[in-house]
Amino acid sequence: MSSFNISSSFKEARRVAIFGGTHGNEMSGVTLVNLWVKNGAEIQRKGVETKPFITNPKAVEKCTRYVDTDLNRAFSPENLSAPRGDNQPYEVQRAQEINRIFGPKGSPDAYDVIFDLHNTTSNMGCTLILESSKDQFNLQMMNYIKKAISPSSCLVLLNEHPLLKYSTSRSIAKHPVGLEVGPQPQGVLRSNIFEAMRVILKHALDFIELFNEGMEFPSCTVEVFRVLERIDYPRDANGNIIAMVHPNLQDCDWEPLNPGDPMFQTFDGKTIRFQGSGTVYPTFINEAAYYEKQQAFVTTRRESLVASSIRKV
Ligand SMILES: CC(=O)N[C@@H](CC(=O)O)C(=O)O
Ligand SMILES: [Zn+2]
Repeated sequence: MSSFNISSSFKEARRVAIFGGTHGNEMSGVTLVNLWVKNGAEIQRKGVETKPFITNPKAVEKCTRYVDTDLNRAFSPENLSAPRGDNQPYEVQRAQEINRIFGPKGSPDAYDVIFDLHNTTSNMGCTLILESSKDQFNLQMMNYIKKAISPSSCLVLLNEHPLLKYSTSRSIAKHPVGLEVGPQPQGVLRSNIFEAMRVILKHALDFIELFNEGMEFPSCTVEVFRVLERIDYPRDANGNIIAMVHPNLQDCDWEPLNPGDPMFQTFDGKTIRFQGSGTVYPTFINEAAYYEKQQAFVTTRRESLVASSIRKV
């Protein structure tokens, strides 16, 4: 048996959801989903039921990331199995509701694919976020989208880190896909970011339609950036930030950062350098929402993953 002949089969992807407003101040996803709720012609594909859905309507109304707690961290087994009740934080109640509609997480009844639309204040461009390196269907979708949008580019962030992985809204689907586009300030719409997100979604839905029609996708390799480590801002004993992202690093998401390279700049102008043991690729650099999470940026490593050929059963 040659490893080159390994092939995976999946059932058709009949049920697809597009989530917007998981964070209520990330305006591209909120606006696109609201648009598609009114008129879904653009997201309809043959043989697919695509449901656009605002996941955190209270946060959207207030134009804030969340009301009580981060919805995109709330889909843990503990939260989802907690007894139903009004004493739970709003987002935990909402996670249970969403899990009833689009899940249950881990069950055969769960939606096939969920796209969750996000914006970042970081200069990340178009980024697709995966939660598993083993999901051949998603890897093939990434390869398809990358080819389809060329010469524009879109990168794949893989978060399989045992400690840094979190319980996302999309994680209730069989094939969870995050879409993160930036830079865009919170509460702001930028036409270039909005259109970039829209184009990625178009190709993603095209892929699902082709797959359902029986097209075979041959084995391929996909370049991904695997989450390695969270780097916090330098802080004093009271936890107050004492340095900013260094100008050489600011906006340089996905560019190599080598040991000894400038990383932070203190308020009195001192440079703090990267102390790692090898080259990493930083991303989510200076993301506004991550100050509360003690994260200035995340480091990643570049990897090539082999996706087996896939075809529907
Ligand atoms: C800026 C932002 O909200 N990013 C998302 C990334 C993701 O969807 O995995 C989050 O932290 O939930
Ligand atoms: Zn977000």
